[in-house]
This record gives sequence, C-alpha cells and structure tokens, in this order.
Amino acid sequence: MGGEGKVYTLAEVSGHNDRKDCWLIIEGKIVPVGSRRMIAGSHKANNGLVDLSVSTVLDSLICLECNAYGNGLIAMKKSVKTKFDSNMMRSSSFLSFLAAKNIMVYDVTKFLDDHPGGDEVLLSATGKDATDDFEDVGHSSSAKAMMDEFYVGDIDSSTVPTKTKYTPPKQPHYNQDKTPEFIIKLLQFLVPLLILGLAVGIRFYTKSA
Ligand code: HEM
Repeated sequence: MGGEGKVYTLAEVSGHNDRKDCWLIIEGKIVPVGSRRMIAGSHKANNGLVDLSVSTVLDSLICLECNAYGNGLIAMKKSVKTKFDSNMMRSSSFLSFLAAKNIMVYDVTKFLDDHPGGDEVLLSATGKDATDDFEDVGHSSSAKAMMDEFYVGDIDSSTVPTKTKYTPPKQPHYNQDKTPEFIIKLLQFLVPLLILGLAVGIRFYTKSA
C-alpha cells in the first residue's frame, strides 16, 4: 500500500486532530524504492552508494542486505516506488534491496469508537510521529494488518522533526563546602530572635526605670 498515496507535510496532517477528523502518522512497512533492475548490484560494490539516478538522499533509507541506515544511499523519486513483494526478495539474484521506511498517514476517524485502546489515545497521538506510541503498546499483527484500511498517504519526512535522544539534565555541581549555606540558615534563625530579645529587654528596662 505504501508509496501510492498523497504526500502530506506534518502541518497538513496536524490539522486533522479531533473527533470528526483524526489522522495519525505511523511508520509503516519497509517498502523497496526500486525494482531489481534499478538497484542492480550491492551497494557495497560502489563505496556504499547506490546511484538510482534520481532524487534526494533520505536518512530513512536502509539496505536490507546489511541493515545500514542512511550512509548517503540515494533514493529514487517517490513516484517510481514499487510495492514490497517478498517474492521479489526470494527470487532476486541481486544481493541487496534498498528500502525506505515509509512513514504513513492514517485516517482513523471511523475507527475512533472501535479502537480497543480507546479514542483518547488516538486523539492524543495526532500531530506528531506516533510510531513510538504505536509500537510501545505492542500491537498484534492483526492490528497492523488493519492499518491498510486507514492508509491515506505518506508523510514528507523532511517536515517531521527527527527523534532526539533524551539526555538527562546535567547535575548541578555538588557543593562540598556547606559552611556559608549553614551560616546563612543560622543567621536567618538567630537574627529575629535577637531582635525579639532586644525589644523585650528595652521594654523591660524602660518599664523598670
Ligand atoms: C491505525 C492505527 C491503529 C490501529 C489499527 C490500532 C489497532 C488496535 C487493535 C486491533 C488493538 C487490540 C489489541 C491488538 O490487537 O494489538 C489495539 C489496542 C490498543 N491500542 Fe491501538 N491501534 C492503532 C493506533 C494506536 C495508537 C497510535 C496508540 C497509542 C497512542 C494505540 C494504543 C492502543 C492501546 C493502549 C491498546 C490497548 C492495549 C491493551 O489493552 O492491551 N493504538 N489497537
């Protein structure tokens, strides 16, 4: 199914985010971007570059032979993508298949009421790459098979921010010398007491004088 629909930008898809119109962005199957003829030979034979004669360099490109991502592999235009066909892989005399991980767009509006995980999770997964949310649940293969029904197109991956790794904030420098902090705390406690004692003393003194 992948590669045949319209290509949307993230902004376009983000607008479909409510109960009446709910679209999701989820990474789909791996779809080869070319026919066997076009990817003749292993990319290894050509210094990691497969020149498919057209178009852009995509980070999401992987080689099925070695699973290498990116590496300057060159993709063909989306319009010449072919459907994934596992027979192609088996019957191929060529060593490698170049594939793009398609990030697909799904219109799940009609599925909201029937989704076993509820509608809220789907609505909260709109407007972003929901691949991780989808995968974290561990959806069954029958759930994955259902997705085709809702497929409306692909996302222009250049409009989706790349996932960044979480780096914990740096710990503040541990202050080993606690003395000034301690003195300040002590003064905060003692100064009001001193003022109070002084006031009581003056009052006592002026009364008795
Ligand atoms: C087109 C997209 C989706 C389809 C077709 C789909 C389909 C399904 C199906 C069939 C189930 C039943 C369990 C299974 O067979 O795995 C399920 C459960 C569930 N889904 Fe989805 N789902 C989609 C997207 C999402 C997304 C994006 C999220 C999270 C943000 C999500 C969260 C859940 C949760 C929490 C459950 C319940 C799991 C449980 O109770 O064990 N789903 N989904």
